[in-house]
Amino acid sequence: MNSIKTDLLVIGAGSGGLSVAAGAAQMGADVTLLERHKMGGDCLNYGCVPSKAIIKAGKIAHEMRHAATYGIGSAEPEIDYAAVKDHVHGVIANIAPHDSQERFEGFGVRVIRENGRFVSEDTVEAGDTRITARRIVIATGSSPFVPPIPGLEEVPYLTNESLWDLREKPAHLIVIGGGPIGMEMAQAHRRLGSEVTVLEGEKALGKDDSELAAIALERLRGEGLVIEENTKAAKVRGAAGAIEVEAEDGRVFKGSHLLVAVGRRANTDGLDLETAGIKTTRTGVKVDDRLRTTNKRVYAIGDAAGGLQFTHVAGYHAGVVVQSALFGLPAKAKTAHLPWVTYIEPELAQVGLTEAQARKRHGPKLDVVRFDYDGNDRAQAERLTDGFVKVMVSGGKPVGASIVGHQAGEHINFWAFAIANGVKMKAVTNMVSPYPTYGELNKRVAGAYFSPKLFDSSAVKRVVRLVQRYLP
Ligand SMILES: Cc1cc2nc3c(=O)[nH]c(=O)nc-3n(C[C@H](O)[C@H](O)[C@H](O)COP(=O)(O)OP(=O)(O)OC[C@H]3O[C@@H](n4cnc5c(N)ncnc54)[C@H](O)[C@@H]3O)c2cc1C
Ligand SMILES: NC(=O)c1ccc[n+]([C@@H]2O[C@H](COP(=O)([O-])OP(=O)(O)OC[C@H]3O[C@@H](n4cnc5c(N)ncnc54)[C@H](O)[C@@H]3O)[C@@H](O)[C@H]2O)c1
Repeated sequence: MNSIKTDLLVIGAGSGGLSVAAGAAQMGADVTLLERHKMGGDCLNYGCVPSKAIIKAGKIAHEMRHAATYGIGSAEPEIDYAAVKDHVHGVIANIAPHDSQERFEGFGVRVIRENGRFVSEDTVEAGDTRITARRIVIATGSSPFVPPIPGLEEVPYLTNESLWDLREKPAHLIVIGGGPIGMEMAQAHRRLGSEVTVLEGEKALGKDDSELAAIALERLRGEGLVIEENTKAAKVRGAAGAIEVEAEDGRVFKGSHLLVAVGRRANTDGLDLETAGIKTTRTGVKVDDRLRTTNKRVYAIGDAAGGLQFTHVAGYHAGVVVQSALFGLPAKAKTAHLPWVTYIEPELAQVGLTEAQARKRHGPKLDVVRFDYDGNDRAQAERLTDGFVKVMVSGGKPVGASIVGHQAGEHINFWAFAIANGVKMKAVTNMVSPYPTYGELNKRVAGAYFSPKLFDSSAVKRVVRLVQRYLP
């Protein structure tokens, strides 16, 4: 067994672990990185990247079907599902060098392609190497949660890991779970020509503002998706090509393929965390607001920490941990400025508080201002007028923003910046937006905040009348 000593040991080379390793090594620390499977983790290989690539293919098919809206002959697209998957794997291959072992070794990181497990409070074993580290970061991510539904293990089912290897187009895809994974994959497959039935135990898109979710669900149903809410999958039976899912209420749904998308399980099994005095919770490794575990030498970040499970959150956590582990700064991980986007069409985007959360937190001090896409000339020109921007304002500052509509995910960046920096609504009105852009929506919503104060104020009217009387 080899023994090495290192300043920082990172377990897991996904979005979080790679960011820690790159940052720390480039700032002069001796860094060791363990990865037991693929460099790049879930996001690159099984998550964000392949899902956004297949969504794009579905979007092209959808646009072909609806081109007549713009005076161009619509056409039923000929869909080669296997070729779509080639496109998906091509995109992964294009991004892979960015996360590769070679690139990280170029930064000076020692990369070991082995599973890591704790053997003491400061030592981890990986293959035939024992690594003792001043600080350790658990960045082991998460895996699809497979619920104990009777019969599920006896039928072939897909998860976000196996879906990308499927080469034949599902004739009828049943999706269990109406969260972001389920809904993104459901719409993409519907647009690629599959029948799709989503079975959701509670509310589909339930983590999003319900007003936004309602608009999106109406659009999805309009595209022919069957979305059954309050429908908990209770039994599964059948065989390849003929799967049946029985709901708790006894209804039976039939399809050719089954995708299970009911949430994630943090990858903590096999790490021997108890050996190192590290406790877990129901959702992941237990951390404090500095992302320290119950062993103060060890941090946990990203999906493994069991909070918001997004690539940009893992990246943000990485920055917090680098400040703490390298410079000893008491950096804290905050959540109020973290955005998320669900990439269905129309997109749903959120940063900060939802309207319901803001009403609870800020009470009568809260103003909710909104502006609809159909008041935006660019949206009119492109006939993409479904949706709205809604901003929750307290004390003159945005405390939350919710957007549903075309490229909502792009537009939420603006509010993510504003909230992260405590920017006032007044500052938003100072901005001049180029015409005609969707970005004007953000300026107009700030205008909607000030308009009543300006146009419905008798004091303003009195001042204007007075000035007009004496103005030469
Ligand atoms: C279908 C899907 C779509 C998604 N889309 C988006 C999106 O559009 N935007 C977004 O922000 N997020 C998205 N996510 C979430 C995003 O993928 C995760 O939040 C992100 O990958 C978490 O990064 P991480 O570094 O915590 O973990 P991961 O990326 O999962 O990396 C963890 C790594 O650790 C390795 N590992 C685990 N245990 C060990 C061990 N003991 N020893 C060595 N190595 C180990 C794993 O092999 C893995 O490579 C999506 C997820 C899914 C499933
Ligand atoms: N666009 C993005 O950023 C993006 C996309 C995909 C995934 N993700 C990340 O991955 C995480 C996991 O996504 P997810 O969609 O798997 O999980 P989720 O927890 O968000 O949604 C799972 C859904 O499954 C339902 N469910 C659970 N058991 C069920 C049953 N037996 N029958 C029917 N419905 C059942 C739940 O009520 C829930 O609505 C997300 O929370 C997010 O953090 C992000």
